[in-house]
Amino acid sequence: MIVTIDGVAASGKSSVASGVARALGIPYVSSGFLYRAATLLALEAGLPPSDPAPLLALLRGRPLRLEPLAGGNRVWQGERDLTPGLHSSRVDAGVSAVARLPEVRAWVDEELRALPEPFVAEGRDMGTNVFPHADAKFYLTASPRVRAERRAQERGEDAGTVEAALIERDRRDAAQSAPAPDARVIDTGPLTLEGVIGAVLAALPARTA
Ligand SMILES: Nc1ncnc2c1ncn2[C@@H]1O[C@H](COP(=O)(O)OP(=O)(O)OP(=O)(O)O)[C@@H](O)[C@H]1O
Ligand SMILES: Nc1ccn([C@@H]2O[C@H](COP(=O)(O)O)[C@@H](O)[C@H]2O)c(=O)n1
Repeated sequence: MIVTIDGVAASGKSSVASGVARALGIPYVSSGFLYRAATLLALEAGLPPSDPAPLLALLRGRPLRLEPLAGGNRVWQGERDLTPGLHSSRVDAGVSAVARLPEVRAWVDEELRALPEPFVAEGRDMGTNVFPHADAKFYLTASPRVRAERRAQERGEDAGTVEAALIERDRRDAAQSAPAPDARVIDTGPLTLEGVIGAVLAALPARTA
C-alpha cells in the first residue's frame, strides 16, 4: 500500500506525511532527502551543478541509504549520517539545479521504487511519476506568505526573505511539481497541521485506513 503526498515547498508535506504514517503505523518516505543528500555531497565535493557524470559516479561509488522511519527519515553514506546537513539554506539554494538533472531523478526514482511497502511517500512527483498507481494521492498547497511564515518560525529566519526563496524554489521546481489528475488537492492555509492530517486520514479509501 502506498499513499503519496506531493506539494510545493514548505506546504507541510513532511509534517503531514509523518502524522499520517504514524496514524497508520507505517513509515514515511521523504524523497526530498535524497535530492538534498545528493546536493550536499555535490557541494562538499565542489562538483559542477550542471554535469551529472561526476555526481552519479560519487553516488554509485559510495551508495546512499534512505532510512524511512515513522518519526522521520535519515540518509546514510556508509556510517556517515548526512541528515543533519540536509535542511540548510545553502542546500535549499542548490537542490533545484541538482534535481533538474534527469540522471539524478532516475537515481532517486530507482532508490524509492526499491523500498518495501507499505509507506507514505512525500515529495513533488510521487503521485505523477514515481508511484502513479498509489492507493491514495494528495497534493498540498498554501499561499507563499503562509508557507513563508511557517518556515520562518521553524528556522528563526526573516519571513520576507524566506518567502522570496520559496517562490524562487517553486519556480525552479515547477516542471516536476504538478498535482496528479487523481490527487486530492488540500489548501493547508486555513487548517492546522492536525487538521490537514485528519483530512488526509478521512479521505483514505477504506482498505488503507
Ligand atoms: N497546516 C499547518 N499549520 C501550521 N503549520 C504547519 C502546517 N503544516 C506544516 N506546518 C509547519 O510548516 C513548516 C514546514 O512544514 P514541512 O517541513 O512539513 O513542509 P515541507 O513541504 O515538507 O517543506 P519542504 O518542501 O521544504 O521539505 C513546519 O514547521 C511545519 O510544522
Ligand atoms: N519528489 C521530489 C522531491 C524533491 N525534489 C527536489 O528536492 C528539493 C527538496 O525537496 P523538499 O521536499 O525536501 O523541499 C525540492 O525543492 C526539489 O528541487 C524533487 O525535484 N522531486
